[in-house]
Amino acid sequence: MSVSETAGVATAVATASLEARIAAADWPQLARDLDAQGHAQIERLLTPAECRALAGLYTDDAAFRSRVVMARHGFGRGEYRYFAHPLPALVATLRGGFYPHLVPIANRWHAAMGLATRFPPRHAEFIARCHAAGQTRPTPLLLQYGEGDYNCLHQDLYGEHVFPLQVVLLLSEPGRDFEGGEFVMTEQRPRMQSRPMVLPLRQGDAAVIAVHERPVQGTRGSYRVWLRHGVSRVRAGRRHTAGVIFHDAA
Ligand SMILES: O=C(O)CCC(=O)C(=O)O
Ligand SMILES: [Fe+2]
Repeated sequence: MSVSETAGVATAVATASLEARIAAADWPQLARDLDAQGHAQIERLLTPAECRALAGLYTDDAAFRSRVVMARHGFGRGEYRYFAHPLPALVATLRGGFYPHLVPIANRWHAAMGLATRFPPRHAEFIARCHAAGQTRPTPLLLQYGEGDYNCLHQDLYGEHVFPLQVVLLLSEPGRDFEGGEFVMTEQRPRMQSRPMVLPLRQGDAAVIAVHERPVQGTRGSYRVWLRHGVSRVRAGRRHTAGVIFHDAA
């Protein structure tokens, strides 16, 4: 085999392995956690080598379509870059691999919230829907924080088409690579005070979170809550994350 053929086989093996790890997660439990809390966690989904490889892409200009300096927009402090097409194999595998497991949850949430939209079983079909509506720019991103950086509470909405779940992967190790920089969420309930949540992520962990709203089962039927996520101030070191959002951007 040529060098590029060998590299191609290595990529295919790595891709199949990550897809199998995603499939092997305890999806019934993840669905219960998502229903109860609006977030769920898969510990150590990515290997340290995959985390390093992904974080290392940050300086590879050709991999990205744009760069956002958060302070310029009032989004916080730090920066992120949106991947360009074609997505790196690892990112494409995460997006295509997670999606089918999230569809039943997304469809159930939509039914409970009285929303008409249902999501097709494969990501390519959902992306075709986004593209037909003018949402053609890829949204997976890589974020980089240094000392003093933080990410204000936000929702990743990029147009009319919204897939209601997203995945965040922590690529750095807390305590070793950085201090502070906790992943936080808030849940705003109707006519009540907001509920704060801190997700205790470690390197390689995947957090599956609600993008903006989810149903909560109350005593008299279900009601809708409004979620946001962000990152507390990084006190020292450097923190990288990868974000996988399933809808594309207008
Ligand atoms: O850096 C983080 O943990 C936040 C990432 C984020 O906001 C996202 O992936 O949408
Ligand atoms: Fe986000």
